[in-house]
Amino acid sequence: MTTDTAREQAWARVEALGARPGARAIRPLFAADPRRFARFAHRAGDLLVDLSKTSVSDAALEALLGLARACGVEARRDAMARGEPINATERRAVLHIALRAPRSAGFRAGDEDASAAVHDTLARMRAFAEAVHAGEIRGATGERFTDVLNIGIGGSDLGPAMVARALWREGVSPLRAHYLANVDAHAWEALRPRLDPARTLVLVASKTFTTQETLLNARLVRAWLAAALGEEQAPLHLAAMSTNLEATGAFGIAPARVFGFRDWVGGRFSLWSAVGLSLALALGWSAFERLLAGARTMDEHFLGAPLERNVPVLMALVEAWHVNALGYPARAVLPYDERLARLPAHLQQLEMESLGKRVTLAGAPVARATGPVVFGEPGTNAQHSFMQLVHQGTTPVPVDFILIARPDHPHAESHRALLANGLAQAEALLRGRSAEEARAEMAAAGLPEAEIARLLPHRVFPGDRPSLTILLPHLDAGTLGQLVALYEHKVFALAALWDVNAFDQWGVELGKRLAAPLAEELERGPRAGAHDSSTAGLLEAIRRAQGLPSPA
Ligand SMILES: O=P(O)(O)OC[C@H]1O[C@H](O)[C@H](O)[C@@H](O)[C@@H]1O
Repeated sequence: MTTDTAREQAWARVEALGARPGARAIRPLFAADPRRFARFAHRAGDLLVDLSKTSVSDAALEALLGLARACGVEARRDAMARGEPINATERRAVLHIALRAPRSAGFRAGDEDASAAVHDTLARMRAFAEAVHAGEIRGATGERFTDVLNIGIGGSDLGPAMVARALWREGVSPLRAHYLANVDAHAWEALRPRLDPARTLVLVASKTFTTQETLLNARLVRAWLAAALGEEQAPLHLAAMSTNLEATGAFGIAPARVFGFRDWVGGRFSLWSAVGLSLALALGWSAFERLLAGARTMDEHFLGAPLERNVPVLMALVEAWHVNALGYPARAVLPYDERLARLPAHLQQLEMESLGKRVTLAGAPVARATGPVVFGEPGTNAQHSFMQLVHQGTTPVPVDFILIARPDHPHAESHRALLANGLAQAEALLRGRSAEEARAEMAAAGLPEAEIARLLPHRVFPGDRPSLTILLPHLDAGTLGQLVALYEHKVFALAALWDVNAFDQWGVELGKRLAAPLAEELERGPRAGAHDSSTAGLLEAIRRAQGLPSPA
C-alpha cells in the first residue's frame, strides 16, 4: 500500500465518521461518559488543554490518530528537527525550535551549526540590551533611551507587539515599546508626538529588508531623527534585525547594530529570534529568556510526547475534525485576558499564512479544505459583538477559549466575572437552550401564550457547538512562550495532515507586485487599458477626489 493510499484511506475513515448522523452531537458524549473531561483534558507544560467540548468520540479519536500516523506527522516533525529543507518551495530548513533551545541541542541546518549561530546572536542581543539599560549606550545628545520604536510588519511586528502588550506587568526595564507597522502614515503621525527623538531607539525589523511598508516608515523615522539630531547622529539611534545584511548596510546601519537571523526562521515564527529585540529592551533580558524557555518546554513536549498525548497534535486533529469531517470553515480565538488582545492577530498570521494553501507539497490541488478563517477578540468584549453568530448562526464556529486562573491585579470580583463569562460561553455553546427550557422561562416571566409562541423560535439555542479551553495558571513570560509555541506546533501538525507547505507565502506576492505600478499611476495618471474597469474607475475617482487631472 502506498503512503498516498494509506493517507486517503485514513481520511476516508475520518470523513465517514463525520458524515454519520449525530456526528456533530456533543452532549450525548458527556452523558455517556462521566470521565469525559478527565480523558479529553491534557497537560502540556503548565497548560491544561480541554478538548472534551467537541464531538470527537472515542471512535473519531482513534480514526484521527490513525490519520496522524498515515500522514507521517512524527516523521515530518523529526525531519524538521534534523534541519532538512522541509520548506520545499524555498528549499529551506525550518528551525524556529533552535531559537529557544540550549546551544548544546546542536541543531544543524545543512553545514551550519544553527544552535551556535542562535546563541552568538542571543549573546549580542543581551549585551546590547543590557548596555542600553545601564546607560552605556545612549542617544546622540547623551540622554538615556526611554522609548524603543520597532518598525516592522507581519511577522516582524505582530509577535513582538503581541508579547509586549501581554507582558507589560513583567517589564523591569525603563524602556517603553512602540510598534509601527502600517504604511499608512497616520500611524506614524499618531505616534510621533509621544516620542522624543533624543530618547528614542529605533529598531528596523525586516527579515528580507525589502518590505515596502517597513522601508518607507524607516525612512520617515530616520528623517525625523536627522531633523532633530543631525544627519550624522541619526545612526546612533538606529539598529536593525534582518537576514539581509547587505541591505541593512545600504540603509546606513552599522554592522555592530545589526542583529541577524537565518532564512530558516519564518517571519511568523521569528519573535524568538533577533526580531524579539524590542522585547529584550522593553521587558528586560530575563523576561525574554523566560519566554524562550517557555517555548522550549512546549517544543520538548511536541518532540517527545506520543501522539495520543501530544497536545499540539491533538489540537490539530480536532481542527481537522471540525474543518474536514464536519465542514466548519472558521474558528474563533477568545482570550479572556485584555493583555492578550493582539493574540488573535498574531494567530491569524501564524495560521492563515501557513495553512491558507490550495496545493499539496507535490503541487497537486488539495483534495479537501485546508486552513479555516481565524478571527477573535478578547472576552468578554467578543460576547457583545460577534458571539451572537457563534451561538445561533447557521454554521457552527469552533472557539478556542483561553483562560488565566490567577490575575496580576487585586480586583478579585472582576476576575471572577471574567472567568465566569468564559466558562459560561463555552457551557452555553455546548448546552444550548431547548424549546422546553425557553418556554418554561418565558412562562415563569408571565408572558402570554401567544407571545411565547411568537418568540420561541428566536429564543432557542441549538447547542452542541464545539469549543476547546486552554487554561494557564498565570500569564507570564514562561506560560506565554508555551502558549504561542503550542499554536506553532498545531500549525505544523495540520500542515502534515493536509500535506501542504506551512512555511511559504507566495499568496502575498501578487498584490505587492501590482501595487508598484498603481502607486505610479496614482501620482502620474492611469495607463490606458492597464486594468479592469473597476480598478481603473476607482483610480480615477481617487485622483478626482484629490483634485488631480483626469486623463484626456
Ligand atoms: O520581515 P519582512 O521581510 O519585512 O516581512 C514582513 C512580512 O511580510 C510579508 O509580506 C510576509 O507575508 C510575512 O510573512 C512577513 O512576516
